Amino acid sequence: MKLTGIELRRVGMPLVAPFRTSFGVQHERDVLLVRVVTDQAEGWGECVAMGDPLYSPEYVDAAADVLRRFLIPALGDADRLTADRVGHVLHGFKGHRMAKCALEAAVLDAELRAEGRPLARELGAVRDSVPCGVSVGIMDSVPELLDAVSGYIDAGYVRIKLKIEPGWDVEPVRAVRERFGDELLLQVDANTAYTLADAGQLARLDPFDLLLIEQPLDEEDVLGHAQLAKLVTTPICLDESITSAATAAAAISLGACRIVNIKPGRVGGYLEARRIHDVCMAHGIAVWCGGMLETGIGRAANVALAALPGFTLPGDTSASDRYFSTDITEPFVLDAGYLTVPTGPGLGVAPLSDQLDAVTTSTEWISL
Ligand SMILES: CC(=O)N[C@@H](Cc1ccc2ccccc2c1)C(=O)O
Ligand SMILES: [Mg+2]
Repeated sequence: MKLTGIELRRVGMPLVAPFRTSFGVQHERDVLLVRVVTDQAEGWGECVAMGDPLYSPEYVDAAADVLRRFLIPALGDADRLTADRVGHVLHGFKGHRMAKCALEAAVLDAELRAEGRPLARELGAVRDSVPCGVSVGIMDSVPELLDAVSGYIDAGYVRIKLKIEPGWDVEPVRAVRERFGDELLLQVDANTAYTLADAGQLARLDPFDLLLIEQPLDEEDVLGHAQLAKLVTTPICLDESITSAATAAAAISLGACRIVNIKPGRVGGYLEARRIHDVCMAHGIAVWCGGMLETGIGRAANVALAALPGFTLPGDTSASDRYFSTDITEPFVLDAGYLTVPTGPGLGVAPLSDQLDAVTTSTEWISL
């Protein structure tokens, strides 16, 4: 397969409602899409970096820059390029995993479309549909939170995740547990908002039978999570801390987590995401697929990944309308709490040109 050129396309998509986390409030997504054109097919990848470096060090303008100046030229210089070589070709460039993921995913999509093979089968999917959870932001009041949670339960979501931060943790969790009962699958995500000194406060969540506490401490404080794990009974799940199969193995060996949230963008691609899945399964660590408010392009790939055998907990692979009134692909619609894994070649979905053009803010063609 010969690469002939790559398009960097920026789209701006308003969120259906503001999404508040411990690191700020998001009102829209400024998304970078990568389209790889080859002599046999074209492929799409989505860069999940935010507009600002608040979730991780990456941000979308930096991703576009590193792709334009370093990553794409490196691919252009490679001969006999295949998707499983992209990570090796780009390895010399440090970090920028979300940018690398988007590029590798687009090459993989093109390769699989050319060969007529679905991404799900390539990754090792064992299910035709996946159960979906939903991430619920920090709200202005408990009544507002209960209304939002009620709406998501009515929509069919099988698991509720509440964003928490100091001052918004025990009270909202207690209110949701009391209103919706003990059967509701419930977990929390702190996005690094606490320190080890908050262990006592986090231990106050233990009576509520949560599935997990996601990333309570700083992403670089793996040892702190191991110490925290001895002070709370609720399982610790890591998100921001897990950037590769190696860091997953280290975190598991240190007892820093019992569960891992896998996000292909955070770890550099879907092939590394599968390697993390394999490492975790070998250690008996449950994994689930995290979300970065993707368009249908990233959502299609995440649903394929979430169908692998070790993904035993519902992910944040929510329906398109959790975030967008109109998606740039055919929308992903919840069916009794499940999303169907695409079966077409590659991603199995492609942008709808009218929708894509309506939200495009810039496009740039790079010849190879
Ligand atoms: C679904 C979910 O909670 N995702 C992230 C946090 C997050 C929140 C808001 C975002 C806005 C733009 C881009 C990425 C974002 C990621 C998480 O699990 O930690
Ligand atoms: Mg998280």
